[in-house]
Amino acid sequence: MTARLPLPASGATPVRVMTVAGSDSGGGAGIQADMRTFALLGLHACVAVTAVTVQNSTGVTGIQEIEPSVVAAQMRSVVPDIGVSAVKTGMLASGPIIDAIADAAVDLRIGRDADVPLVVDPVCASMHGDPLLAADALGALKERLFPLATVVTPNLDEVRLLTGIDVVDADTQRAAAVALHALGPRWALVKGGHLRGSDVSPDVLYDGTGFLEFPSARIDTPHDHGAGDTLAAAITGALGHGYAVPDAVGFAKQWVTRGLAAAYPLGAGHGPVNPLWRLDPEAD
Ligand SMILES: Nc1ncnc2c1ncn2[C@@H]1O[C@H](COP(=O)(O)OP(=O)(O)O)[C@@H](O)[C@H]1O
Ligand SMILES: Cc1ncc(COP(=O)(O)OP(=O)(O)O)c(N)n1
Repeated sequence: MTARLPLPASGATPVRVMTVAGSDSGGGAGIQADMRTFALLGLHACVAVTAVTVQNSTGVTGIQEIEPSVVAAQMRSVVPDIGVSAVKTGMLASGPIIDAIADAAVDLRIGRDADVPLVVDPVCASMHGDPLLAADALGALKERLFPLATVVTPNLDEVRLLTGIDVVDADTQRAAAVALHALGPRWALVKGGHLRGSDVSPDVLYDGTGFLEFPSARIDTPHDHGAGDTLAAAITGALGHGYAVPDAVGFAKQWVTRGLAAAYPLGAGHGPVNPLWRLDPEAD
């Protein structure tokens, strides 16, 4: 499978998708990571901002949440007008914001049993451990958003918070996928990026019947900021093009692996995954 999606003809309206997420002032994660991936895949991306973070390559030092009604209003403005064929959520900051997004998603027919697939990346903290979701919002995430999700994409820290399972190997990764699936999403993807002792980075996808494994060689880089966002955005883009979930995950896995191989240093901390590799005329 190639790491490309079909491009629109010049002047033709591209496939449209939407990200509901926080802004990363450093440009490596959040909305900025989503927009980079969406643009380089040839998609038109709409945005509902949930929070503005004060963030650089060393961590997050401030968060300004957006009023929940304004988050939902961005969705309610864009979807009926522009039309989107897939939606992704990232940093959601608080329970009231999650409630507003879930209400809007139901009204706008976004979700696993509706018209528009929904990718829920349950962002809880930055890679430096700075909280990006209020501790009392986990319940809303599980009870309001997970049952609407086409696919959820937690990392292993998020898996621990959501299920209590400490993933250390293939068996516990599968057990976590089962526990996550029981929370209501159509598919659960347990990402293995944090299994740092392994020479592969295995992701496991589960739909209640069988497991699909997405291994990839582990890239030796400290510059992995925004990897989760980039993966989830690429899944969303592929779903927007009508891919089935397993094919969308396979596509996105290739996309993020190429981005990790091309990652660059930035600032004093961790640099970002780099979707700009797609601009290399030599790239296949
Ligand atoms: N060093 C790495 N080499 C190859 N793939 C990686 C590496 N780190 C993360 N990934 C992949 O990037 C994606 C994001 O993973 P992860 O780091 O677990 O999420 P997050 O960025 O949300 O913490 C997953 O597909 C994971 O397997
Ligand atoms: C605004 C914002 N959203 C999400 C994240 C976390 O992004 P993620 O892709 O999970 O990457 P890392 O934090 O693991 O690099 C963020 N930091 N900021």
